[in-house]
This record gives sequence, structure tokens and C-alpha cells, in this order.
Amino acid sequence: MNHLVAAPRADPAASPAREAVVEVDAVVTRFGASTVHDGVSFRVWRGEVVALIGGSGSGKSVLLREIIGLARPTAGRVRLFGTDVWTASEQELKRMRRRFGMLFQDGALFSSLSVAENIAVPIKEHTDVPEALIEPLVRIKLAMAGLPSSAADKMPSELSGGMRKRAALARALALEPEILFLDEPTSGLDPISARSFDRLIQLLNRDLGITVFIVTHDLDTLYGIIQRVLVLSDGKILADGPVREVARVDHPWVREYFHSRQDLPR
Ligand SMILES: Nc1ncnc2c1ncn2[C@@H]1O[C@H](COP(=O)(O)OP(=O)(O)OP(=O)(O)O)[C@@H](O)[C@H]1O
Repeated sequence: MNHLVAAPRADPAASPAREAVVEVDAVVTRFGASTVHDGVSFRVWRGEVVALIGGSGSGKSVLLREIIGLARPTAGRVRLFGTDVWTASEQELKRMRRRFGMLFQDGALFSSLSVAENIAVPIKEHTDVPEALIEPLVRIKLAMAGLPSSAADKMPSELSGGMRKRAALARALALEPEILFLDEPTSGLDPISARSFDRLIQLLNRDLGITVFIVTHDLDTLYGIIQRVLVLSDGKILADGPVREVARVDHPWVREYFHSRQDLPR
């Protein structure tokens, strides 16, 4: 059963101004005999901050990888910026890759490159920005991610966990993405760093209009900055709506998840 707790968002005709950045339709993912996704469908609209939640092993990271073209679903369709990720030409894929930023769970920074060199990688790979402009551009990205310029020359191993996440975010912002995909961005951070990271994400959405899609377990992130929550359970989207409404959905996993903290609003 799909608990659509908000006004249904799946019909773009209902609001012609709304543009779907991500379209996931009837996605099925199987690994051998195990079915991870069994008909997953949803949209992410431009300008939204959307969270995908679900139990461990429910298939959130796999879905994220399928959306950005790193893994192929067994069946169904994924469109990013209106283009089918799996039938796109090499040229279309290249264009698509310029338009999104991805923050992997572990940051995935190149350990042998400095922070500045890490941020410069996508700029050099995807643009013709002259060499002389790369350094100032890197410093802008560092500032956007809330890091001082002095972080530029550091190696990833010299940074704290929170700073590493910010450096990875700076790299994800390198090409001025229209959408940011974040896989558990606050995991491993202390509460102060986690909330400060949340505020940064909110700022990027509000001030720069970047659409945000977050895979998270963090209830504080959900209540703090998320406009819409998708719950992945038993291979399907179990619920879709604002956090306070999704929290009231009568389902064992949802109950356990939202009631794991007693101090949050109901
Ligand atoms: N390449 C693969 N081959 C086989 N099974 C895989 C592969 N990738 C993922 N899986 C399986 O798919 C399921 C979903 O994995 P996924 O990493 O998406 O879960 P998740 O919801 O992100 O979990 P967590 O919250 O713990 O990170 C798991 O059972 C995992 O073992």
C-alpha cells in the first residue's frame, strides 16, 4: 500500500509550472534471487528538498546509483532532466553529468590529491575553464561549502570528518549543479557539525535554488530541513509526503523509526 499523505505529486499536468528533475518509474532491481526494488515510482520536482528513508538494506543507495547512471535497474525507467539515463547517448550522459553533484557516503575524495586538486578534477574534466581561473573558482567552492581557503592545500587525511564532508560537498558543487544527491551526509558527524551541515544544505537550496535529494537515517535532518519524505520499504515507496504526516503512517517500520526518539515533535 502506498500511503500518499500529501496531495499527490505524480501528475505534472496538475501543475504545468512544475518540472520533474528526477523521474523513477516502475523500477525493479534484482540481485540473483533477491528482489530489492519491486516497482518503485516517484518524482523529484525542481527546487525541492526530498529525503529517501528506509531500513538498512532496503535499497536506498542502490536506487541513488541507478538514478545517476552508476547501476542499471533490472526493469523500469529512470529519467534525469527528462532524459532516460539508460538509453542516453554518450554525449547526453556527459551533459547530464555536468548538471548534478553527488556526495557519496564516505566522501570518496581522491586521497592522493589535495582538497583543491579534488575540487578541480570535475572542472578540468567537464569544462574549458582556463587554468588561471581554476584556483579562484576552487576557493569559491570551498567558501560555498563553508571551508576556509586554508583547507585548499590540505590532504583529505589531514581533515576532520566534518571537513572531509564539506570538501566532498565543495567538489559536488564544482560544476554548479541543478540537483545535489547526498548519501547519508550527516552520518559519522557530531550533532553540532551535522546540524551545521544541514543548514548549509538548506542555504544552497534556498539561496541558489539547488534541488536536493538526500538518503538519510538522521531524524534531525528530516525535521530540520526536509520538505518531503519518501519511505522505501518492501521494495516499494510506502509513503510520500511531509515529515510530520509520514511519521503518522501506520506501518511497523515507520512507527519504530519515528518513535526511536521521544524528544521530537509528533
Ligand atoms: N552489487 C550488488 N550485488 C548484490 N547485492 C547487492 C549489490 N548492491 C547492493 N546489494 C544488496 O542490495 C540491498 C540494498 O542495498 P543498499 O546498499 O541499497 O541498502 P541501503 O538501503 O542503502 O542500506 P543502508 O541504509 O544500510 O546503507 C542489500 O541487501 C545489498 O546487499
